[in-house]
Amino acid sequence: MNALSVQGLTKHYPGFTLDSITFSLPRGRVMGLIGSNGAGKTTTLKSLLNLVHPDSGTIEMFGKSFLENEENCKQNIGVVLGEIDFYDQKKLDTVTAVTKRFYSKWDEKAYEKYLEMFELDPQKRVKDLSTGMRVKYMLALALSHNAKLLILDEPTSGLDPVSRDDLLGLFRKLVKDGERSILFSTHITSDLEKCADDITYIKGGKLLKSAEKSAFIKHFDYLKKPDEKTGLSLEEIMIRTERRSYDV
Ligand SMILES: Nc1ncnc2c1ncn2[C@@H]1O[C@H](COP(=O)(O)OP(=O)(O)OP(=O)(O)O)[C@@H](O)[C@H]1O
Repeated sequence: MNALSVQGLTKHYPGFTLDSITFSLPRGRVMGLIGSNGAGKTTTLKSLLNLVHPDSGTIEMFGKSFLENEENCKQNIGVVLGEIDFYDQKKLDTVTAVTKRFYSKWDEKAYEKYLEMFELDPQKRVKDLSTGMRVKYMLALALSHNAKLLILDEPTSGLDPVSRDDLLGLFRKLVKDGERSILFSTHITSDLEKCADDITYIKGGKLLKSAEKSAFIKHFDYLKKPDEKTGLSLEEIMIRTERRSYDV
């Protein structure tokens, strides 16, 4: 069964249209969402969570309509989108106490484990955390209510290489039992070489390709030069795809 199924997701902004995005994420897999700046990655993630209202499209989570089962679905997803500025002056302990009231399956032991793993001091205030520590804190919250689907907007972008590698390792561990799935957007294509099973590529609001990683790379073989024998890296695929449009 798919953890997530997105059909014809469309959102119009003045000067930008997210145009009928369709993809699905099977259980137990990590999907990377890629695209250049302004391609529509964040809009896709926010629209599928109904944080911005899509103009059309259907979203199913765990086989059920997200809109018709929003509260239930939300218990089963962990989301890291943008900042937590709202709570800037508060201590982590306080933010956690507010957050955990929303989740029936809150796991205090898991939360303590992630605080330790991410070396987070619960007495610190949100405003005193570095960018990377904020991401880690938001992830700790997302991971502590037994979420079956994690939706993460650029979770690795503020992290140092070691923390990034740790996090990617953690992603692989989280999906290993086949119960959890992860959808995350990133600009760091090497993260996806390491950790993604599937890749979804959006360009100018349109879906270019969504496929299992090796099939995805094969699909872009037409971008190879005659002397290139092996498949292109994800970075080369992006660079050549985005550059081609400047050339014409
Ligand atoms: N609330 C909004 N009102 C109007 N336009 C918006 C709004 N939010 C996003 N957009 C526009 O939608 C387009 C896609 O933005 P989005 O943030 O989804 O891109 P992205 O792929 O996440 O980019 P980045 O990699 O730079 O974060 C951009 O042109 C942006 O200006």
